[in-house]
Amino acid sequence: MSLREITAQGQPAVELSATTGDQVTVAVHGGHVLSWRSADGAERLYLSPKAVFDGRAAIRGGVPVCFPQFNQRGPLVKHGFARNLPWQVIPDAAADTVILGLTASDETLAVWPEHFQLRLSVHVPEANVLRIDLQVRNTGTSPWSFTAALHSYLQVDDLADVQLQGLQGAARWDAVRDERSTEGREVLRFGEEFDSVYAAPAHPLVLRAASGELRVTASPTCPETVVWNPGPALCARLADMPADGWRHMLCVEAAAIDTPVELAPGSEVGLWQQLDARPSSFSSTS
Ligand SMILES: O=P(O)(O)OC[C@H]1O[C@H](O)[C@H](O)[C@@H](O)[C@@H]1O
Repeated sequence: MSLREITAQGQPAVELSATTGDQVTVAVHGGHVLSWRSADGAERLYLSPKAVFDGRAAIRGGVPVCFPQFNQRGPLVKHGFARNLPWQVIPDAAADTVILGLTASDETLAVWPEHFQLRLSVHVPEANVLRIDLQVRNTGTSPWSFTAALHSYLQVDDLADVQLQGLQGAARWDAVRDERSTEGREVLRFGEEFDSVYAAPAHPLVLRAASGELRVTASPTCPETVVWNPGPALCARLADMPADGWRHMLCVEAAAIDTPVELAPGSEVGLWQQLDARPSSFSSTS
């Protein structure tokens, strides 16, 4: 494998060329995975061509790390500050892995008075598989709690051809309509604004498209799955998305939202999401 410090859109980033043939780019800003080109040559993550790379704004696309607050469910900036700050590349990563870290600073303590350490490990365990692990540690002397998400923007050729399978029977909060229900559909299709928080099922979700399938798995420490697509109307209002950007992405997010995660001093918890793009290994019954 090789790890190279590069400049991506004028900002510092690290590029991992894994022994598997997969290539991953992670921006230092936000500890933000920008690209995963799987060994089979396909780009698996959507990055908006209008994303802002100014070292301050959250980057539109890739895998934003939302911490210590999801969305606007608290007093902090939307989705927390972690995606708006420079992280540090941590050397001596294991094989086929990039690790970045973020710790409390005067800037974070000014808005959130807790001492924390984040370690984001981006790992290619085998060809066409990406695993993103966020370790959260309480380095302070009193307990605190947080909410978080790995807000992955999955790249799709055409959203009209995409189905998401695996949420049937899951409790759903539809954030667009503010309605609670149980998901009745075996497969979800998209086209209008879609923003829902689901109770995460114990099995993987499968994103099916004409070009192949992507299996999405999350840690049990992520009890919610958020599915988001802005649809055409909201997309038109997002300055950092092209008008047709919504057609080329679907966010499937591993999240801990409804019950904030409590961390005692000195303790830590890991949240992960794994993306598995091995279409040949899937069978219709799996
Ligand atoms: O525009 P952002 O701040 O990146 O948020 C993008 C989206 O993130 C999540 O998916 C939320 O469920 C949505 O409500 C939100 O619109």
